[in-house]
Amino acid sequence: MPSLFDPVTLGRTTLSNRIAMAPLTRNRSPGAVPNDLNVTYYEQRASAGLIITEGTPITQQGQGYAQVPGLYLPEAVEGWKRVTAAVHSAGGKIAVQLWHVGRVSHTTLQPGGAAPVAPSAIRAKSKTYIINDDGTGAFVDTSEPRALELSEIPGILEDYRRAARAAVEAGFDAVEIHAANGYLIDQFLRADTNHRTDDYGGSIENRTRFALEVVKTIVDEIGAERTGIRISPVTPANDASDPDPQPLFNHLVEKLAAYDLAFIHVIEGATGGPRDNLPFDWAGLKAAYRAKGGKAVWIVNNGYDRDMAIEAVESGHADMVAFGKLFISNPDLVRRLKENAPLNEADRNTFYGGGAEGYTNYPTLALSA
Ligand SMILES: C=C(C(=O)O)c1ccccc1
Repeated sequence: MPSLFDPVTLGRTTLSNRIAMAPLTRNRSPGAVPNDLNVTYYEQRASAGLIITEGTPITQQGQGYAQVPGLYLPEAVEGWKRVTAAVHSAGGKIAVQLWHVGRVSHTTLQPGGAAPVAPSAIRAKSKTYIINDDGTGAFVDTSEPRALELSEIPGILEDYRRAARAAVEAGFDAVEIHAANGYLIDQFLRADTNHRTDDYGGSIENRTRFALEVVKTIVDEIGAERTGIRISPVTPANDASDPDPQPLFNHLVEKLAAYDLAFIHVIEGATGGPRDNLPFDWAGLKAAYRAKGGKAVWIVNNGYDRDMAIEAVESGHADMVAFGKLFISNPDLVRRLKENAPLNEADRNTFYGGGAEGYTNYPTLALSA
């Protein structure tokens, strides 16, 4: 069986190891445009087998947090070109996470101060990050959303298509469709957030329709070999919940098997929290996908340490393991895991917003070590 430190083929790309950098929102791109500090941050972490960028809104409507980089402005595409060029020059591979937050937003972030959109007009018991007039950042309650009209869905699919095309133009090796953590696609998937009575609501078939239409739109535009998806079957993040997630997500991955995707990225348990918050058959989910012919690289995430990650790959539970917080404080995480070297602790006070402090100033191991 392969080791965590072996190469792996993802789509048409060969990754140097099976360690992924998980998407991490850092709120350090004012105006939604990637900047020099972002270039340095990602370049420092290029030894990851695959970097998956922070959530990157496909439109302003899809933005739910202040100062996150988007893929909907020409200057943002130019900024991302500098990021991908730096990561590639350092020998890395990088995918961008295409994100629409749906109801997890605030009117001050929405075009024209409008209400955020969602499958149904059900407010998330959650918070989002805005910048006050005095420049200070603050987590505030999300705004009341409005339900999307059926006629608006083709337009959002077009937004995903355009963003995927822009990602290829910006030099990304792949895109990750953000279908996790209670954001728009996840809101459609779950019965507790999707009360629609049209073809996008009710049955599991209908509630997975939007996710599969996003996948098909992006695969048709840039190819399955450059397309992945992230799901989080039992997370409570952003007030996500469903009475029976196992059949819902087994059905979703069985349908995904037809698309020959590059990767499927699974958050096991509560995002950033307990891995056993709800009962779920993770091996059963992967088996359901493989049984339908699905060949995508299977990436697992959430609370993995070095021993767990080594075991997950060697046992065949996963093909890759994604690390989030550990990549914040250890730009050279791959080397540290390979050498079983000490790990820097992350400073939670600098996770969101700010500048170089807690972003690009974490130390790497001395070369001679
Ligand atoms: C994109 C995020 C996610 O997937 O949960 C996110 C957003 C804000 C803070 C932390 C994480």
